[in-house]
Amino acid sequence: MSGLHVTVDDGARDVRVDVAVAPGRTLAVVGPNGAGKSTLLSVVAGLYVPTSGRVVLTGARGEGDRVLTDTAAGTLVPPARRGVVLLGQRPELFEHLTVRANVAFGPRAAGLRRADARDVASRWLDAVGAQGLARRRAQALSGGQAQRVAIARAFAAEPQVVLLDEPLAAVDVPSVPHLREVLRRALAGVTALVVTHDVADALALADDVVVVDRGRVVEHGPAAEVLDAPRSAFLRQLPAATGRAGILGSVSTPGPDPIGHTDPTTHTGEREAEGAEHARRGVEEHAWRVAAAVRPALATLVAPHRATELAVADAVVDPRPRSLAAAAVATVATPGFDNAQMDGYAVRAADLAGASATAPVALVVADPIPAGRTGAPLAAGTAAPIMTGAPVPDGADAVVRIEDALPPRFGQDAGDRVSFSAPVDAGTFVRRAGSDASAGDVVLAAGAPLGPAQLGALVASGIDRVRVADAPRVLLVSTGSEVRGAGEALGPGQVHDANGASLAAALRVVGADVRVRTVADDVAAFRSLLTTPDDGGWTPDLVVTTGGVSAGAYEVVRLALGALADDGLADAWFGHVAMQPGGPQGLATVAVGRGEGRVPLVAFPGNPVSALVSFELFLRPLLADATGLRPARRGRGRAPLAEAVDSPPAVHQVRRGALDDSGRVVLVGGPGSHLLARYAEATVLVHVPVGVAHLDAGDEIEYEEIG
Ligand SMILES: Nc1nc2c(c(=O)[nH]1)N[C@H]1C(S)=C(S)[C@@H](COP(=O)(O)OP(=O)(O)OC[C@H]3O[C@@H](n4cnc5c(N)ncnc54)[C@H](O)[C@@H]3O)O[C@H]1N2
Ligand code: MOO
Repeated sequence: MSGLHVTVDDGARDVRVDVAVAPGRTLAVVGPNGAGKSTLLSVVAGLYVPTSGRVVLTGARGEGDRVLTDTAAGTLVPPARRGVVLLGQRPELFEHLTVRANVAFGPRAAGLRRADARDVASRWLDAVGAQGLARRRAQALSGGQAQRVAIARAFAAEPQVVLLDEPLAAVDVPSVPHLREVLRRALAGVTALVVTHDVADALALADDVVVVDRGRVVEHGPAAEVLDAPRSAFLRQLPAATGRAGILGSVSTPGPDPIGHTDPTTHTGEREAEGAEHARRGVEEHAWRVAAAVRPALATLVAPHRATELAVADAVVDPRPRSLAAAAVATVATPGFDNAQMDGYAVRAADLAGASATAPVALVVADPIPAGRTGAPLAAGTAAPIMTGAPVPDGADAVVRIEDALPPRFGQDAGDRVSFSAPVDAGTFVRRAGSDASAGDVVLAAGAPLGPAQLGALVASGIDRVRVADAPRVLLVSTGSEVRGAGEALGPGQVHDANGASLAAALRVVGADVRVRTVADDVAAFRSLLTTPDDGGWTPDLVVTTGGVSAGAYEVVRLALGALADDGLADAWFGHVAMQPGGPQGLATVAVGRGEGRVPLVAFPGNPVSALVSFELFLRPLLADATGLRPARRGRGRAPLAEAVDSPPAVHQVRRGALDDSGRVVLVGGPGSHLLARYAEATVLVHVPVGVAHLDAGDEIEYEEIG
């Protein structure tokens, strides 16, 4: 993997930029039209030679630099040999080839054998959700399908650098969120330059951002920082300039900190009535802000004072999601000795060198070797019956399967004869000592999840204790004076604490250490819950609340965080996210108990479906990454709808559904955010993106598995 360094000084187009991308990072180049972004890409791709400039692939780990363009030295490597692929707005596939052949083209050109190239193509088609299209001709694809295939083709070629030129600009609106996610995953660890006018793409895809305006770099830095505290005129006027506001809901002006508490809707709620509609935050933006607030807290779980030692045997008895805080090193080799891969005869290959069907070689049967025993050294001219897993005796160097011996069954006595009608290569059906891992090998790297295969590998390698990341401590607070504990008798207007149950369970499934509290609509009580040290020094890494965030008169979470913010003990944002259910949301960092520093607080709405859907969208992926839950992401797919669906186009609607016998998506229950019993029957969440008002039966829709 190379990095990239580009310098361009071009009089004709008045572009003067110097841009570097570190190996494995993605740099977004944003700026107004005509700013010089496309010139930059054309220069890197080798399609435009500037008056003066250099393009260098900077070597990683000891490889040298590779100069692609150097106007002073007269160097210009042709586009096809630069190790750079360009993914533009339009897919530009080979129309007459099948989808698979299109994607396999790059790997074939790089010298892979046909079968291997097909494997690579299949993997990438899977990754972009286009496996079903493999046999179609490219000319038969819709625009969105073709762009998906073009993404697979670009990455399958394993280029040194990927260039993306407005990769989502020409895609039909409903496909954008899915394709953006596909791109985001594909870009992990890849050196890439993304040119976009869309801040949502930059936020989702890039590690770093440069802003180019009138041919000059006017701003440069990590994406989160630049987009959060923009200095350039271009970024500051972004809400107006965001071409795709409809996808995310309007992207609010990035505030000066990750939680965005200077958004138009603040904890005071003052501007909400007048500005609620256009102040809606996009789902992706909120997800990103929650991640920015929560990830640093979760990162401490592997710190020396938090990581703990765990007996592997205990993890086997209680296999909850966990990840390693330190690498695990094998104390014994696996296998520990050369052993038979098949039931058969241990032989000396040299004894069978002359064997053939017409002239079989007969050997004397030696004593049998069952698994768990070491046989005597094998004498020349003899064959020892051996069972799968038994140590291959000294002197023997191959195993012949019992099916290939004459007679083809066990039961011969020692001293009888057994014949072989073919020679055998030394090493055949012998599993070599250490072929899985040698003593001293790292069996599992730091960060590895501790799932079934990993626990088995640890035991096999003689490792009985490991260092694991601590479980994230989550304080879950159900708010509402009407909320009663599970099983309690209900008075008029009261409800049972469904959120305390569903969210506590959801948090524990992902491996969190959860404490659940309920608190009435009482600001002082809520404050004291956060600020009074209790629970024997147990300080949460994360606080999750439900209820008390919308526009009512007793919004305890919003009011308490507002008061804490006024006292300098919190930063808080409350407002609307362009989703349904789960519109009203809050995000804060707050001083908790005796803990040093601030703890992230994620406030979900009280309606039970809203709270659980919000958890699925905003917290589950973050916690899964931290705890080692596998799979870390729910399975996603696209399938035709069994029925028509209507959705408010201004919001991303999340419906509950199930797949019917013919693989179509059936909706379960209506859109109402109190329909938890119906949610309980669902097996998928169904995503109706922003901008979609109606879909017909048969139209494709994205779903996400939940059960
Ligand atoms: N005038 C407006 N009213 C509402 C708006 C709005 O924008 N303007 N948004 C609506 C939406 S959408 C939602 S969602 C809710 C969110 O309200 P809160 O988060 O403040 O939640 P509460 O009012 O406390 O409760 C809502 C609902 O959920 C029930 N609930 C609360 N906690 C639990 C629990 N632990 N277990 C089970 N059920 C719970 C509660 O009894 C209410 O029925 O606001 C809308 N209103
Ligand atoms: O957005 Mo609320 O969560 O529908 O009921």
